[in-house]
Amino acid sequence: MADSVAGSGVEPTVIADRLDIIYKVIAGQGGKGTAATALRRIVNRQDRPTIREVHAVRNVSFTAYKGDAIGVIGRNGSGKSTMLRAIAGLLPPVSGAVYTGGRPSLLGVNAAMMNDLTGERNVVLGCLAMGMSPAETQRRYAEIVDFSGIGDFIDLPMSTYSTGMQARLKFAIASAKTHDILLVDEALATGDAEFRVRSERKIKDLRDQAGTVFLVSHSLDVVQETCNRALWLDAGVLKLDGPVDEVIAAYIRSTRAG
Ligand SMILES: Nc1ncnc2c1ncn2[C@@H]1O[C@H](COP(=O)(O)OP(=O)(O)OP(=O)(O)O)[C@@H](O)[C@H]1O
Repeated sequence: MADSVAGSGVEPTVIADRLDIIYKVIAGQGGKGTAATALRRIVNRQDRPTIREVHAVRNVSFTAYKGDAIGVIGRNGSGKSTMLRAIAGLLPPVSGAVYTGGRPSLLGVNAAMMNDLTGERNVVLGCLAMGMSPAETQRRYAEIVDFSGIGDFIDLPMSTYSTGMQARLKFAIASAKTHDILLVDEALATGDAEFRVRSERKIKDLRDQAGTVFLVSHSLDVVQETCNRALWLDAGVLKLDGPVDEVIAAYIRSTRAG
């Protein structure tokens, strides 16, 4: 399959080597304890609250190459977002490592935007934050707003936008730049059907521009349309890594079986 996992001779962009991520959570005390009381207990060195560990990503290894668009699929809580955050360098692994050739940009539903500012100001700030010059920002502005399909709302504060509109604007800003490694977390799922088609095309462009794209999504259609390869996570374990068709077929079989 010519369009499957990028092969030999291609430059690796992300290498995950036996990656383990564990969250440490302060467990409630018989339902009465809050985070604040637990903190007070720690500070006062009183009986320590129970720390519960959530082993979210377990011994995950893979290599991504330039030109790969990788869908990350799996059930709720299987560790997809956690893995993306680890690739972005936002979560330290408890063991193992992630090596990246290039700067990863994480585009999530929670990507930082200023809610009190207008869409317009957010576009400008977002472009500058991504390293564009003021002149380039000005040049790209109309294209970004057009792509987002926000229309007249662009003059209103982001706080007046629906979740889908916010996600569209974030995606439009982030995808205006070529990223070495673009990490997209469910941003497309909140857009409407028409926007989804446009953003799928955009992801293909980004991939053609020789970046690497990771896309976390519950929409298998979107993953199938957009990606050449998929990683299937199950309870933090990498269950399958391969061409998108094969991984999705195996995942569907397992959900039918169980
Ligand atoms: N900040 C956190 N603190 C503690 N545990 C967390 C935190 N974030 C996620 N977890 C836990 O880590 C595990 C993996 O969560 P993660 O959000 O990575 O899964 P996911 O596959 O992206 O899920 P979904 O499809 O529901 O978005 C889950 O058990 C979750 O409860």
